[in-house]
Amino acid sequence: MKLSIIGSGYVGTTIAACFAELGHDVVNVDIDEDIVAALNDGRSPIHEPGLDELVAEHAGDRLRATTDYEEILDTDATFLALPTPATDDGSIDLGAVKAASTSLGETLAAKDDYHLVVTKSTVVPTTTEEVVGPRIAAASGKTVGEEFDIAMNPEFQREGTAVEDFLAPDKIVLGAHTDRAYDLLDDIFAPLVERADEPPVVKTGIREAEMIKYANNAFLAAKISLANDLANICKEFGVDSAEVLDAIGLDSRIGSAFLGAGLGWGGSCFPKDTAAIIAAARGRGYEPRLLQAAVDVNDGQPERMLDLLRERFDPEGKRVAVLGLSFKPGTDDIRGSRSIPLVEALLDAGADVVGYDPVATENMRELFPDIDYADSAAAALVDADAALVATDWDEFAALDEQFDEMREPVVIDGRRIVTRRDGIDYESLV
Ligand SMILES: NC(=O)C1=CN([C@@H]2O[C@H](COP(=O)(O)OP(=O)(O)OC[C@H]3O[C@@H](n4cnc5c(N)ncnc54)[C@H](O)[C@@H]3O)[C@@H](O)[C@H]2O)C=CC1
Ligand SMILES: O=C(O)[C@H]1O[C@H](OP(=O)(O)OP(=O)(O)OC[C@H]2O[C@@H](n3ccc(=O)[nH]c3=O)[C@H](O)[C@@H]2O)[C@H](O)[C@@H](O)[C@@H]1O
Repeated sequence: MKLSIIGSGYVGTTIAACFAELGHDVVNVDIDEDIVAALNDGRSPIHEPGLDELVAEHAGDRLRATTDYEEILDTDATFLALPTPATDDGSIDLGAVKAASTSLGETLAAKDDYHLVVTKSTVVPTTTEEVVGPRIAAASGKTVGEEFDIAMNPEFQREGTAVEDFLAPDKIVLGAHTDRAYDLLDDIFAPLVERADEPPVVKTGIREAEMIKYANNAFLAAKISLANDLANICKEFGVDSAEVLDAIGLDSRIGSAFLGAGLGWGGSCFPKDTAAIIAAARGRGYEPRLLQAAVDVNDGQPERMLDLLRERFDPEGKRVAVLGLSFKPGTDDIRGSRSIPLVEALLDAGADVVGYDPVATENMRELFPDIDYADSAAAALVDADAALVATDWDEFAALDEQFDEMREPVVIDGRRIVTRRDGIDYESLV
């Protein structure tokens, strides 16, 4: 089939390359010329394991990119993979979705036959029906459900395993209103369903599909926050939280995934998606207390870590190493990273901060240009008065004699990754 994808960031590039791998003919439309040039050169504009190989293999053949919306006319369906960031009050910013929907509508005005528009972006319930559809209709002069259909297909890929997650999904969710839209979606996803060994395909309404995405992320974020709440209680009683969480994870009704307690969740999606669905619920007059509590617990973890440091000394004038700057291991992405509130609070307290991350240093430097950055964890530890471990990079588990180079061997571990031993003043956050 011929597919167009508007937006070629983390999601748009991954799904474009994967759809090409599945045999579809794909064109990516993006307003960023560098991204378009990279894709047409056979290079992935983002770093994801396995993506460079797929882009290199299919670019110039079943995969191409353009800044020209006109190329959509030659395709059967368009996926919208546009950013949906949070505004200052946490609610969803639909600026890019609105602009692209209007551009798509203006383009589709010239199309003679049927077209399917699929929202891939994470959007609050009713957005596809009340924002995307009407904008395309107004700009194209066409009618939803007649000359074109709208649909919603949420994406569950994680950064760092995006290709693998897309090609071997736990489920595929297809939200639509018409048989024609479901039939086309079936054709698009048939090669994936076959390759992935028949994962469940959930056929549902459009706003249900939109909500499934938020419910999925909210549940995972809340699960981590509940693990953190329980782990904080464990700490008060001198109970080993890892043993408790490992044991409850053996209950098949609970499951062991996403019970990793520590400094909490960050990233480009859990923080913005929990904020967006909370704001949307409030907008309808419902107060989502449990979700708000999940956010509050998450916001409290960095402060608890700093308390453990303050119990030892006032950070003013002390050199503090922050080990791990990315929001999780395996990525250079620092969006929503839990290391950010740590660095901010340390700077506020007058500490001399040195950061280290295997890959995220340059991104962090843009946010905090004035702190020191070390080339290795070992270098960050030299003459430090304390080390705060913020990300669970494997290499931190191997640190040992490097701690002997610290002025004061105070190690506060936000991810339970460092091996405790005599000679280190070690304390785990949970
Ligand atoms: N990053 C992730 O791992 C996941 C993201 N999502 C959701 O997918 C959506 C997209 O997220 P990302 O790919 O991370 O965003 P991104 O910011 O990496 O990429 C968005 C792309 O859209 C382009 N763009 C913006 N306005 C445009 C317009 N008018 N016309 C054409 N292109 C335009 C930008 O240049 C950029 O390349 C969001 O709603 C996000 O919540 C869902 C699951 C996973
Ligand atoms: O909507 C999205 O963008 C994506 O958000 C998350 O994916 P991602 O943000 O890439 O990363 P995760 O692996 O889920 O980790 C998120 C955060 O939770 C933290 N985490 C994760 C697991 C855990 O047990 N404990 C924990 O603190 C990680 O350190 C990280 O800061 C979801 O897992 C994806 O399914 C979803 O598609």
